[in-house]
Amino acid sequence: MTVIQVENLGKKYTIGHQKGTRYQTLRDTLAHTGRGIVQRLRHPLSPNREIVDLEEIWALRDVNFEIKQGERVGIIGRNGAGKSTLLKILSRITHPTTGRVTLNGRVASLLEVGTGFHPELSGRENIYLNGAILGMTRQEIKRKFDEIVAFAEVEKFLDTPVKHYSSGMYVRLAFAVAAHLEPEILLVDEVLAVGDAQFQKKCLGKMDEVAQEGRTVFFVSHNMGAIGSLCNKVILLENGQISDNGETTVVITRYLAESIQNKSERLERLRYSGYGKQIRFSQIMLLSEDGNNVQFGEPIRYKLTLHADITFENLSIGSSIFDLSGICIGTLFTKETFSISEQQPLILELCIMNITLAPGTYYAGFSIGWGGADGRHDLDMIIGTPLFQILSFSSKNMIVSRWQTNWGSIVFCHATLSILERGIPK
Ligand SMILES: Nc1ncnc2c1ncn2[C@@H]1O[C@H](COP(=O)(O)OP(=O)(O)OP(=O)(O)O)[C@@H](O)[C@H]1O
Repeated sequence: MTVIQVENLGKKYTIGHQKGTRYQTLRDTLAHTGRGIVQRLRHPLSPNREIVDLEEIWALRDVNFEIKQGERVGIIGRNGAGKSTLLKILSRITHPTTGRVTLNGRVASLLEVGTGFHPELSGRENIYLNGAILGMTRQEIKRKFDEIVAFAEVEKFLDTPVKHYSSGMYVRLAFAVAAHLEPEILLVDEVLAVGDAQFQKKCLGKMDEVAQEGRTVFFVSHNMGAIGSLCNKVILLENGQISDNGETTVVITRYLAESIQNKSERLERLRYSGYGKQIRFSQIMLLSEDGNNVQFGEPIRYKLTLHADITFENLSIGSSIFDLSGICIGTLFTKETFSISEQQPLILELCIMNITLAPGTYYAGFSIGWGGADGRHDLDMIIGTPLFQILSFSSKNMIVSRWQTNWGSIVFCHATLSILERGIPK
C-alpha cells in the first residue's frame, strides 16, 4: 500500500539579502536551543536592516516519489539540498509552491525542537496534548505514558514546564512522544544529533522497532552509518531535485564515492588543518591496473610523493583504511624510516600485504611523522584518498563472492575448526 505519494513537488523561497543576516538552518536553530527561537520571533528583521536584493530559491523542484507501507526511507544530500524542506512539507509545517503530497495515515514528526510542544505546559501535559493531536484517546495515551517517560529519562521533570528543559531533554521527550504514540508515518530530521551517542543509539533502535511493526519511517541524516543501519531505501537530493532513489548501500556508496572523489581532486582539501607546513604529500595514488580496484586478497599498494622545505630524517609513514561510514578499519606505522632532502621530491611505495579486507568500497589516510603506535608526532596528515574498491573473489573454500555488508569489513581467512569431544549416545 502506498502511504506517501509526492507529485511534482516544488518549494520556492524568496529571500531578501540584508547586511548582517542570513537564513538560519535547522542546525543553527538547535544550537541556540528553544530560547533562540523565541528571541527570533520577538525580534523579526529589525527596521534598520536594509533589504538590498530579492532572490528566489527553489529549495525543491519537480520532486516525485512513492513510499510503500513499512519502508524505512533515508533522505541524504549535501547542506542545502532540500532535505529539511521536504520533511517540513510532508509534516504540513510548510506548504508546497507546486505539486502535491498525499499521505495515507497518521503522521508524527520530529523536525525542530519543540514542534508540537507547548512551552508553558509540563512534560506530562505535552504528552497528552501530542497524543490528542495524533488522534489518540486519553486511555490509549495513558497506556503508553510510562514507556514514553522511561524512554525519555525525564521522570524527575515531568511536572516542569518544558520551557525549562535543556535542549537534550526537549529532544529526548519529543522523540519519545513521536515514536511511542503509534504514528503510521514517523518523520525524523537530524535533530537526534543533539542527543548523546547512547541516546542516539536508543532512538535508532526504537525507529527500527517502529518500522518492524509495519509503520513507515522517514529519516534525514548526515550520518551514513545511521542511515545504513536503519533504512532499506535512500533518496539522494541534490540542489532540490532527486538525483538517486534506490537500495540503501547502492545510493550511499555512490554519494560518498562522489563526494570523496570531488574533494580528492585537490589534496589540499583533504589535509588536516595545521599540517603539511614544512613537509607534505604532493601526490597519493593507488598502484593497481586501473588505479581504483584491488582484487580480494591481493596486496594494497600506494605511490606516495613527498616534498619538504627543509631536510628531515628518521621519518615513517602512518596509514589507515576507512569504510564508507568513516570507521577506521586498521592502521599501520612503517618500521622502515627514511630521510628527505630540502626541495628534492621523494617517491615511496607503501605495500600492505596479507590484508583480508572484505569486498566493498574504502578510502585511505596517510601521515608523515616520527615514531609509531607508542608515541607519534605527525607533520602531515591527509585523510580521504585514494578511494578504492576491493573486488570480490570466488573460490571453493572462500565465501567472499557475495559478501554482505553486515558481515563486517574483514574476512577471517585463517581459522580452524576441530571437534574437541563428541557425546556418546545414551
Ligand atoms: N525559510 C526559508 N527561507 C528562505 N530560504 C530557505 C528557507 N528554508 C530553506 N531555505 C533554503 O532552501 C534550500 C534548502 O534548504 P534545506 O534546509 O531544506 O536543506 P537541507 O538539505 O535540509 O540542508 P541541511 O543539511 O543544511 O539541513 C537552501 O538553499 C536554504 O537556504
